[in-house]
Amino acid sequence: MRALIFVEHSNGVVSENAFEMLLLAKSIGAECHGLICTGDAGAAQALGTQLTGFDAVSAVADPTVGHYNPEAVLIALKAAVETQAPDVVMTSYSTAGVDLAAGLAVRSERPMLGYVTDLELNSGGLSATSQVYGGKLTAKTDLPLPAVTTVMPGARKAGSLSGAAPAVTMLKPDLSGARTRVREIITPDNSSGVNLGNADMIFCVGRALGGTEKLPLAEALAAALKAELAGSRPVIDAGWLPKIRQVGKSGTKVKPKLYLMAGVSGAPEHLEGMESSELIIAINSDEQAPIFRKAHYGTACDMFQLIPALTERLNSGNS
Ligand SMILES: Cc1cc2nc3c(=O)[nH]c(=O)nc-3n(C[C@H](O)[C@H](O)[C@H](O)COP(=O)(O)OP(=O)(O)OC[C@H]3O[C@@H](n4cnc5c(N)ncnc54)[C@H](O)[C@@H]3O)c2cc1C
Repeated sequence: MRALIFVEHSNGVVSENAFEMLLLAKSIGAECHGLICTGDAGAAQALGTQLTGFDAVSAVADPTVGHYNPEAVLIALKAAVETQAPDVVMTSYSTAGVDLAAGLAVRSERPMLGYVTDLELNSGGLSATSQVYGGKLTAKTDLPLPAVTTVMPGARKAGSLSGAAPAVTMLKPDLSGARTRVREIITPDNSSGVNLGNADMIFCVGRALGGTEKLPLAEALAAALKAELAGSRPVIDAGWLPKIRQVGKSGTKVKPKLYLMAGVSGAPEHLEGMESSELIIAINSDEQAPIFRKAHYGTACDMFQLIPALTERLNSGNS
């Protein structure tokens, strides 16, 4: 059994998801190959040294894939699949991973399964556990090999693996077929000084906030806690809070000591941004809400009753 893991990275650091997928692949006894796509050979070597625990690592180092370019990276991934013939290709359930897995599945005529949280060997190939309906249901699927999977962040806790990282083998696929080029990366304006990524305490509100009329309640609790105020995507899409305050897959990934959340259901795309928080406390009126499976503590109650009461208690100094 051989697994090819697409290794995502940012600012020179390999994403934790790569190691989570590694542990998942190792749990089915797979020989694990990693693929890095980056702009130059030096960056590829530096990333390769972080891949402790992988059995082999290859890299495509070319300016065309220096910034994530789905068309070009898909060509690179397909080339790696053709050379290495993995039984299972694993990408993270991330913006890039979903793009690539779907494209690869079509081009290589392999079945693809998304939202995977666990894999086991069975007689015909793999038995995969995956999330359905935003995590409300779980499915078991027989997955014939060879196959492509996208793996949920957090499917395995990324532990430290011992041993030396393998040497990086350079691949040189013909990327000239990629028609698109990344011309410029535009980073969001952060003149407000908000930095959720570094915050120790975050109070996050979800769609249940209902509008800006109730925002002062949330701001008062955030101030009383000395926490940064954040929102789930619907809160940002509705314009109740600025984009810089969005947590999740398409927002900021955070790791505070305390992540207090109110009126957030716990969709996978939100969890992806906050599940590494040290302490997660959820307020949600629906006791079946998926967030209660992830939160360390939770209360099933109306946030509009609890938020003012908590603020008052904190401000009274009797917290
Ligand atoms: C490609 C992609 C990227 C995405 N990126 C992100 C992302 O970065 N961040 C993100 O958050 N989402 C993201 N999403 C959206 C995500 O799938 C969910 O739709 C979103 O997280 C839901 O937000 P929510 O939990 O605030 O709203 P809902 O799912 O509508 O949940 C509202 C919750 O509030 C509870 N509630 C209602 N009234 C009360 C009350 N009075 N008191 C307490 N609780 C109450 C309800 O029980 C419910 O659980 C993305 C989706 C896609 C497809």
